[in-house]
Amino acid sequence: MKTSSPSTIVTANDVTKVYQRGSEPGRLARVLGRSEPPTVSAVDSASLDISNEEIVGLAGPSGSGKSTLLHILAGLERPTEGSVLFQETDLATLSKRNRTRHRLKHIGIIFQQFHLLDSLSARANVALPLVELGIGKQQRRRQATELLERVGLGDRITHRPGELSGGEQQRVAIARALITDPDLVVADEPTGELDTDTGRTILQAFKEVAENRAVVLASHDHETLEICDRLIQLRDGTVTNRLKQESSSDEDS
Ligand SMILES: Nc1ncnc2c1ncn2[C@@H]1O[C@H](COP(=O)(O)OP(=O)(O)OP(=O)(O)O)[C@@H](O)[C@H]1O
Repeated sequence: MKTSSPSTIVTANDVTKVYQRGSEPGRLARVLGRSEPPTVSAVDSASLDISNEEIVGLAGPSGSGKSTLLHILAGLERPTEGSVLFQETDLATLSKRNRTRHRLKHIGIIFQQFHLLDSLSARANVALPLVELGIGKQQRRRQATELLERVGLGDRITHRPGELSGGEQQRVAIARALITDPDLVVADEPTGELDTDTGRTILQAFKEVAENRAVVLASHDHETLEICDRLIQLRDGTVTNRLKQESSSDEDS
C-alpha cells in the first residue's frame, strides 16, 4: 500500500535528450557539408515533478517530445543531460540491471498498442512482472485474477489477447501495469487504438488507477487529457505551458 498523504514520486531536473539523426551521422554531415553531425533535441531542459494521487498529462503536437519524456521518467531512456529523481533515488546512479529491477518494482507502463504476449492467457500476461520478480505461481495467479476482476475481466481470465476486444486488451495491460502495486504509472496514448466509447471506459479505469499513486500520460486526445489534474504542454521538446485543470472527480457523484 502507498502512503496516504501527497508526496513527490518523480522529479525531472532540466532534462535534455539529444538523438543522432540516421545511423551514420558523421558521414551524412560530411556529405551535407555541415560541421556538426545532425542531431535532434527530442526534449530540451524540461523540469517537472509528479506526486502521488495526481494524473499529469503531457500534451503537444506530434514530435514534440511526449514519448521521449515519458520514457525518461520511467527509466526506459537515459537523459543526455539533467537528472531524474525517483523518490530518493537518482536513476543515473543505478546500473542497467538495477534500473530494470527498479522499474519492475516501482513503475507500471501502458502502451498504445497494449504489448501483450499473444501466446499467453490474460492472467499469464498480467502475472508476467511477478515472474520476473520471482514470486511463486499460486500468489501470481491469485493477484492476477484479483486485478482482472477489478478491471471487469473476471470472466476473461483464460482468454488470449487475440480473443479479446481492443478495450479488453487495454484493460489487461492496465492490470499488468498495476500488478506490482507501482508508485508511478506511465501511459503513452492509452486510448489511441480505441473507439470513443471504449476509450471512455478505459479513462474511467485510469481514474481508479490514480488512487494513491502518480500517473503521467501522453496524449493528443482532448477527452483523455481532460481527466488530468495538470497539463504540461510541450513544443519542440520544450515545456511551453503548465495548466492546472478543474478536478473531474466530483462529476461522478
Ligand atoms: N530513437 C530515436 N532516434 C532519433 N530520433 C528520435 C528517436 N525517438 C524520437 N526521436 C525524435 O525526437 C522527437 C520527439 O519524438 P517523440 O516520439 O518523443 O514525440 P511525441 O510528441 O511523442 O510524438 P507523437 O505524438 O507523434 O508520438 C521527434 O523529432 C522524433 O523524430
